Amino acid sequence: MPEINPPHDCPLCPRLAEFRHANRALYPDFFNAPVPPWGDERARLVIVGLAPGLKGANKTGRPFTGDFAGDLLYATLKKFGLASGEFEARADDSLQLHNVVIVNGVRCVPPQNKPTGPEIANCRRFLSAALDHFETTTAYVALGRIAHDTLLTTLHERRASFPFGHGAEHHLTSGRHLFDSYHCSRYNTNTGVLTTEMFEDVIGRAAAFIKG
Ligand SMILES: O=c1cc[nH]c(=O)[nH]1
Repeated sequence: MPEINPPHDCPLCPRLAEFRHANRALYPDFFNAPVPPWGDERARLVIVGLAPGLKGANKTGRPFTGDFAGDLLYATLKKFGLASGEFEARADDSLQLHNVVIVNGVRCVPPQNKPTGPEIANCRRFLSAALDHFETTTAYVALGRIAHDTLLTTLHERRASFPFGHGAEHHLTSGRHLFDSYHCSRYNTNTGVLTTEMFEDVIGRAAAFIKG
């Protein structure tokens, strides 16, 4: 059975391993390891992110936790009943996800938040194992084009058949549904590429789909 999580010292991506070692020296209190998926084991919705932020998920060990992007993501999940409790930007807060699991396409923090193509490809074995593990999935939300592309490749779906677009919905050959959103990064929200309303529209539709 393929492993869902890379080993603590995963050597597959030399650049990311080097960055991890440097960060362990610079920030010894940080998590500084591949960040595992987090959420509800019986999730119907799988949200696919990009990669941990240096001082966010890489610090706390939980996807989107401590990242600016997590503020919008978790507030929106709460709004649609997909999360409850208090989000405190630390892995031991009281936040819980309901029917949702979050997994990053790349598990290790990349320099400048930009994983390379080979790094995305290397990490796909873990995304694939995680997607297989969450058998109750009926829908995905891809946060950004990179997440969309690696998700489709991992699922052996033809990328040309399902072009990325914010708000787009795709009925995959597996029968599962894919919802696309621009990534909820600080950059996208600060520049107005993604507004709260735009994000709520996508998550709201995904929530209605998995409940329906
Ligand atoms: O894609 C992202 C962005 C921030 N934090 C994550 O865990 N993933």
